[in-house]
Amino acid sequence: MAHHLSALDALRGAPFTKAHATGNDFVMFADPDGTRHITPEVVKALCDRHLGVGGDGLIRAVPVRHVAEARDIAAADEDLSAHGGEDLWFMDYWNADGTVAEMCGNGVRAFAHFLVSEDLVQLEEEEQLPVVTRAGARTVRRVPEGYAIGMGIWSFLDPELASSNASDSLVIAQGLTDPRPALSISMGNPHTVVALSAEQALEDLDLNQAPQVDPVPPDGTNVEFVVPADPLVVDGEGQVRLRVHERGVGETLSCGTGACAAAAAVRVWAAEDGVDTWTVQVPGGRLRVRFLSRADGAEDVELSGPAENVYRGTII
Ligand SMILES: N[C@@H](CCC[C@H](N)C(=O)O)C(=O)O
Repeated sequence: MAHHLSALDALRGAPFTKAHATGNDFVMFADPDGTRHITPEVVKALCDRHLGVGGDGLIRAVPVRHVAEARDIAAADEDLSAHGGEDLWFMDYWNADGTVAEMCGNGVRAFAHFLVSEDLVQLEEEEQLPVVTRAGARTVRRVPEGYAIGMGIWSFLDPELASSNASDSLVIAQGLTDPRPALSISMGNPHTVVALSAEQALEDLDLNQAPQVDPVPPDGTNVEFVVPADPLVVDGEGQVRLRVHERGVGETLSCGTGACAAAAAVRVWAAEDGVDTWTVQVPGGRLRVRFLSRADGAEDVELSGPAENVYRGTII
């Protein structure tokens, strides 16, 4: 691919893969020796849909031992040390605007699929593969629809809300007539979830402009607009539809951490904490979210869905 941006000089000759997970698309690099120099300029150039490869983000797969922040994350987690430590793979995830994010749920599925298809890991049925992200350890296993990711626990972004559970902010977006109450949830990265009462309201949103959140969480936020199905629970499973405006990207066809946050928020609002399995319909497909109780009272979240490689190329 010809490119006029000198930002890409450092990656000349580097092979890449274009991948997506429910339409959330990524430029993927394998960096087994830790020699690929990724900068915000490189990310912006490659993710540009006109002048670059195009993508919502860039993911570099690099062994933990080559990245100081990944070594610190792995060293702080006894379980990780016991399961490969510095030999594990680190998902170096970047948003299209050149910022890094703590976590990307669709990204972990695309990352796992990339590692498997590049023969960088073996992942047998029933096996659990630990990987390292900026938000800490995550696990991957194969399932019939693709990959299931152990996403860690969900929490309220504002811990004061643990008892009131209603809303912590107001959101205004193009296409909404009034500011709407919203609830902010952490999935390792920040999310602000807004409920809409009708599918038409979801379709009427114009997410070309970033929604305004008041107050804005300290590190910014991804904003999910969600319509709970009516009835909400069918055969024991909750159902919601979702559109998302991602921090550092804009509207995307899917957000894995956003799907988990949206299911968590709707489950709280509807007082349906007995409903553990949720289907989240996003513009790019369907995701499955499961909540699993832990002994300490927190809940782990599992996200499953597909991931595909689309093409391979070389930076020239
Ligand atoms: N699309 C991702 C989330 C990517 C990071 C996000 N834009 C942020 O800045 O937090 C997902 O699938 O979770």
